[in-house]
Amino acid sequence: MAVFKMIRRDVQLLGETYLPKGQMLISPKEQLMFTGRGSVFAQSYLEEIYVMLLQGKCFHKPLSMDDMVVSALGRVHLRDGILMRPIAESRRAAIINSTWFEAMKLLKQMLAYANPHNFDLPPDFLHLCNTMENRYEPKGMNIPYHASLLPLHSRQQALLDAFNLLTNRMNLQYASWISCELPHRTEWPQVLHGNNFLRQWFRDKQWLNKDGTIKVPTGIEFLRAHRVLCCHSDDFARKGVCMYTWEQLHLLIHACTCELNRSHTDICVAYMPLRSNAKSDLNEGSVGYNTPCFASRFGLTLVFLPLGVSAPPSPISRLPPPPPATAPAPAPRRCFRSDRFPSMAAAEEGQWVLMATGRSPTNIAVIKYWGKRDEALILPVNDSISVTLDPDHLSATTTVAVSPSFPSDRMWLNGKEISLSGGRFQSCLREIRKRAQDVEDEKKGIRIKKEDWGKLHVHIASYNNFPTAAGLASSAAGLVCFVFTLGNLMNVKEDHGELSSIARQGSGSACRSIYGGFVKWCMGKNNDGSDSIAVQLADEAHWNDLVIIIAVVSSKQKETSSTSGMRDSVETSPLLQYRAQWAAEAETCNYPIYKCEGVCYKRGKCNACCKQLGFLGGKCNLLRGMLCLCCHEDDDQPPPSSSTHLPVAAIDHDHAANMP
Ligand SMILES: Nc1ncnc2c1ncn2[C@@H]1O[C@H](COP(=O)(O)OP(=O)(O)OP(=O)(O)O)[C@@H](O)[C@H]1O
Ligand SMILES: C[C@@](O)(CCOP(=O)(O)OP(=O)(O)O)CC(=O)O
Repeated sequence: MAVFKMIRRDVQLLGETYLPKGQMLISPKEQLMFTGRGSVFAQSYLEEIYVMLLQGKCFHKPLSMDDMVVSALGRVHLRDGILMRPIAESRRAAIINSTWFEAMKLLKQMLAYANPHNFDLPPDFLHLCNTMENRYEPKGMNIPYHASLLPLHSRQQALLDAFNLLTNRMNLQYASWISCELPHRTEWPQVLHGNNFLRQWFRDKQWLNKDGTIKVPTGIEFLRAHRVLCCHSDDFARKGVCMYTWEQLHLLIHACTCELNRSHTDICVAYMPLRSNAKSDLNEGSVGYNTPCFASRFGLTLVFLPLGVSAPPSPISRLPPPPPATAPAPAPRRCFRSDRFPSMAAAEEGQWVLMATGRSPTNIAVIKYWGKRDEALILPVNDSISVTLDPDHLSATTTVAVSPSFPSDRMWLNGKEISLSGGRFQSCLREIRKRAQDVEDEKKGIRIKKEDWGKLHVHIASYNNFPTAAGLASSAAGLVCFVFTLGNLMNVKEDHGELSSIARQGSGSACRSIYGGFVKWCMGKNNDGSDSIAVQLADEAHWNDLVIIIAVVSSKQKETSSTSGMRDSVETSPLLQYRAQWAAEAETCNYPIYKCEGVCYKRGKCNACCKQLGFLGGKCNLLRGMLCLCCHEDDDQPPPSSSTHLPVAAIDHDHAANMP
């Protein structure tokens, strides 16, 4: 059982994470395997890991691709025995390939190793292999990208099939596939940005030069001291410094924020050996195909690109404006953080991508919303009140990207593509698009007229840092983040009330996550739902010593979703109307969270807990066979529930998880 201790807090900027003293950089059970072009730097990357792992003892043997393949298969021990053992024992492998060409070669080799006598490759994969067998990757050309021997999805599928075959044969339990096919076009944005954070980080380290270039010192001692994991860089090796323009760093930033919480190191510096004039590499994301892997292992991944391969070095005038000397105080009552910046390729006609990233916490209701009077608009049968949780612990982080090159709207949730065709997502998209405004950035060459938004498509990637669909209100965090971030990208000017009513159409409880602190969702009376919005009752500072503990007893997807559970209740429960009525009565006390006069069953008998939160939970729990426990503590009659006196949020969660 994992227990998250949470303090309730409004959204903050994503900050640095720290490696607790003595903590290992990477668990020996989580080795990565690198191949192909990536192996150039993967070698030094692995070396660095081992340097760290072995506490200073260098790993001398250079690893060839074959070494790594073999060791992943667990057949051959490396002389040093370092690499192979953990991989074989843990039966983990991650294939991170740099090109289709390399991916195919690698998979073929691995399959041959795995089962030399029964080399039954999936037909599409075989076709791919045969066609490309005698080709090599000419220098300076994007052959793998243009070698459309099979349509994109078939190539992807072919490799995936081969990979699945391999992992089945090897009985790999935690194999992961990280696709290499221009993920930047098809899977953008899988990694997130946080340029302000990053710039501040460089500034703090005094690595940001006045002219916008970055100067990073090197040396293993230095790297250790700063918990920087340096993969490889010719410049690092030769000159001891890296000089890069700020604009180039924008590319690096894509990788940086979403996994900060899982981070074991401050920063991972990878060097991408770009081919000269491989312009599309840069624009389309050479960064992309390796950074997600790094990002998933390390909180912050920087990929340093050689100067001059991309757009010309930035003149000062094109640098982003310097951040204010002191970070601005977070706007009160908001639950989001968001950045917006155009892609590096923006200047090129039709090649731009504009992105926005937001983060939003979830909320736990103390008076729950249960039952709808309108299923399509998501209008509830009762008011509800919730506490917004700390986004560091339970939140969704969502990046929305728009580009003329996107042929359709697409979305990825926790790395897997999900359909956007559902009515709820469509309602949110429609409502936000309707309110979209002009977006213009002359410097970057992006001009979007509000009427154009209807023709542009978006790619959305979202990650939850807690179990999804497991009763912890992922839909609340996810949908409000979706709406907010999309609104930010499309320059929607609506206030939080209006945004909450759009988020409500994605998932009811989502509307409350737009504010921090204690939030009420007013059920409203209007048929069009215009008055069914969230309002903040008290901000996060209101009750400083409140700590909410959520015990995650299961992170499995619930069998009955809240949506269908409450639908069943509406259709079958004769008690639901009474519950709604009680909730309405409770409202008459105007919900001072710290008072319960007027609605408590045993007025005057309440203890502190009851006075503050217990009553709300008690009231709410009534229909679940539980009375306000505080009120009944001294009563002659025991409460009609055998529940233990758990913190209310825990009771609620428990209930939410077991909701009929
Ligand atoms: N980050 C996200 N971005 C967009 N949609 C999300 C996100 N996270 C979850 N969702 C949507 O919400 C659904 C899960 O909602 P569901 O109501 O079943 O569970 P929950 O919200 O985690 O639990 P509960 O409502 O009981 O507290 C997912 O299937 C997905 O459609
Ligand atoms: C028990 C709850 O958490 C139910 C939340 O249900 P959802 O908001 O997920 O349901 P839909 O509106 O159908 O998406 C109570 C609450 O948060 O108020």
